[in-house]
Amino acid sequence: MECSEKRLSATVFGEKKHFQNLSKDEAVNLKFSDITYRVKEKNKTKTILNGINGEFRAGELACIIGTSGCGKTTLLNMLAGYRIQTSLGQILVNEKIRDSKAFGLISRYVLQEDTISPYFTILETMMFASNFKLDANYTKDQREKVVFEIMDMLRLREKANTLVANVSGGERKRLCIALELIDNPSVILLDEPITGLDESSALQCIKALNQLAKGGRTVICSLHCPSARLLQMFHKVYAMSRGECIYQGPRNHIVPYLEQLNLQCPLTHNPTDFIIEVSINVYGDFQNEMVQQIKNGKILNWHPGVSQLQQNDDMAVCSSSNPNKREIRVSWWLEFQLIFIRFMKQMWRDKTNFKLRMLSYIMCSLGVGLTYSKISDNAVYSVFSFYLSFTMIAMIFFMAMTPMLALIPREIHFIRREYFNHWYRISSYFVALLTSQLPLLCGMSIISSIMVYLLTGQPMQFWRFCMFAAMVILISLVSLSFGILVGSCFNILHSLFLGSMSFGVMAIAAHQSTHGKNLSTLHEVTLYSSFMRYALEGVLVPLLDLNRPDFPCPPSEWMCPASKAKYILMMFGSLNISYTRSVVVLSSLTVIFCLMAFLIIKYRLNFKKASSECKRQTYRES
Ligand SMILES: Nc1ncnc2c1ncn2[C@@H]1O[C@H](COP(=O)(O)OP(=O)(O)OP(=O)(O)O)[C@@H](O)[C@H]1O
Repeated sequence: MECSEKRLSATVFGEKKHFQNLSKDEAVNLKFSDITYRVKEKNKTKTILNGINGEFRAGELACIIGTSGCGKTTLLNMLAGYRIQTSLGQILVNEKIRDSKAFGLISRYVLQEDTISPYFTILETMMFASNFKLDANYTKDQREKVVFEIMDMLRLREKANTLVANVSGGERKRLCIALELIDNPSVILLDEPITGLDESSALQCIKALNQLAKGGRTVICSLHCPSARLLQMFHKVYAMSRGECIYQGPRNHIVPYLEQLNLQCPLTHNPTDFIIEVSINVYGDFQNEMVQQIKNGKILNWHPGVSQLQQNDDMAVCSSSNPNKREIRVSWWLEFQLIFIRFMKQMWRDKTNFKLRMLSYIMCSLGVGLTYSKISDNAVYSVFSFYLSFTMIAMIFFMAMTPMLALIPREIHFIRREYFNHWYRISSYFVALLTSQLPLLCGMSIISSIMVYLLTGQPMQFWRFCMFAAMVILISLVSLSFGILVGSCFNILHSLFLGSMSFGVMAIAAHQSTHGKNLSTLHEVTLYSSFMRYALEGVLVPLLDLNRPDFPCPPSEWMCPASKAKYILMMFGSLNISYTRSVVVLSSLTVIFCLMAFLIIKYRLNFKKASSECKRQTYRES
């Protein structure tokens, strides 16, 4: 609350101080020592970070430089606590061992890949984020002021009403940064924030980060090779090569540092270009000498004459061991509402997808209805009622499941950044995702039921139709949740393959008609292990059971057993069907699939890889 008042007075009612002052007790110094990260690759262990050390202090704009593949992203991921466990080595926050959860609340990480929903404008995206990131007592005007201030700083105001789908790569990158600045974090980590930007946009972006650092934040970004002009903005350079630290200190000390190794930086060269050239052995292999000279990062701030390890105390930044935590500010219910509205808008704006889904429901229902349009007119065709039920289930299953197989893997990709940066709880997101699918799903299931029921001339009994439509909705729900479950486990390609495959397997299991009534225990177990079986029974009850009127016999037929619905049920070994059982099983499966999907998504979002060495240690200990 105190924090929010400070922000209000600083930004909304006063001059633009939002990014100038960070309260002293929120200054965060980040130190790491002996960080090693190894991965297993084809029975070999690959070392990505090799016992590196270093420090990033509040009030500094620091850049991690190095060639592609030297380990910059891995180091940033580790410092941010993103997808990698700090298994070997230590990370200290204000001289105390980092508590990942508490650190997550005061730090924000701008990832290399800029995954933002393309269906919203820049302003809408910013306002959406501000709902979670600013205190609930902010008015819309106050939110807008904060949002516009950040947009001004990152030169995004002119593009406020442009859809993210239409903005340039650089603007999207700046938007990613802007989103994470809204809640004024103490630590900002950015992975390649200027890749793909032209020199002037990059300069603008780095200027903004420089301002943030001057306001007391710890700003760390990884860069490939900043130009001399950009380099002027940085207070500290941390150079890496092959997973080790080769330099750490002010930008203007790079040249004397290399001179100690008899490496003369040509006058025309940018020092960072030069140190990178040295790291890739253009002038011979100096890797070990450089690592030794900087003690793999234990020398925290190199300057001429320094060869001993020293404390970095030349920065007048007050640090506290307990930076203020920023808890999630918005209630679960409000989070749910905001995400639900975003999903609905997204669905509406993705018009092609929306129209295709509606059209495919209508066309398929029309196709099914017309194919089986004669089954109620003549007992000769009555046997096709069974196939009608099956076709209907197949149609509903695919219509409800397939969009989820494409949506969920894409969504996991989108929400990874938002969830990691503490925008919202995963439970509110998941419930919003689920419920936002219901209006279209239930609406189209009802329309399909009406079309198929009428076109196939089923008995005009309202209660019978309601049972049929209710079962179709239930089958849609279980298929939707099954789609979410499969989508939460695999990528789009694998999900689509497995989703279709599973239908084949379940359909075979659900459909053992040649065995009639005399099913062995094994057959019965296989039959009822498929949720398709319960769906089939649930549809057969309103279509063929509950004293369905007889099918009309053609005058030419003197014996016409197929006019009796019970006869058809008997033929397919389905005399023992129960609507209630189908409802109970399908509802339970819907809940189970949803719960499993929720737990899997949560696990995937929280999953952190440990160093392979640490895994072996843990294994040995256990
Ligand atoms: N899980 C993994 N399995 C195998 N190799 C990995 C794994 N994670 C990272 N690497 C390798 O570790 C090295 C460092 O990766 P990292 O992404 O940190 O590099 P980087 O310096 O950020 O590169 P760039 O500038 O191109 O983004 C790369 O060679 C990468 O292929």
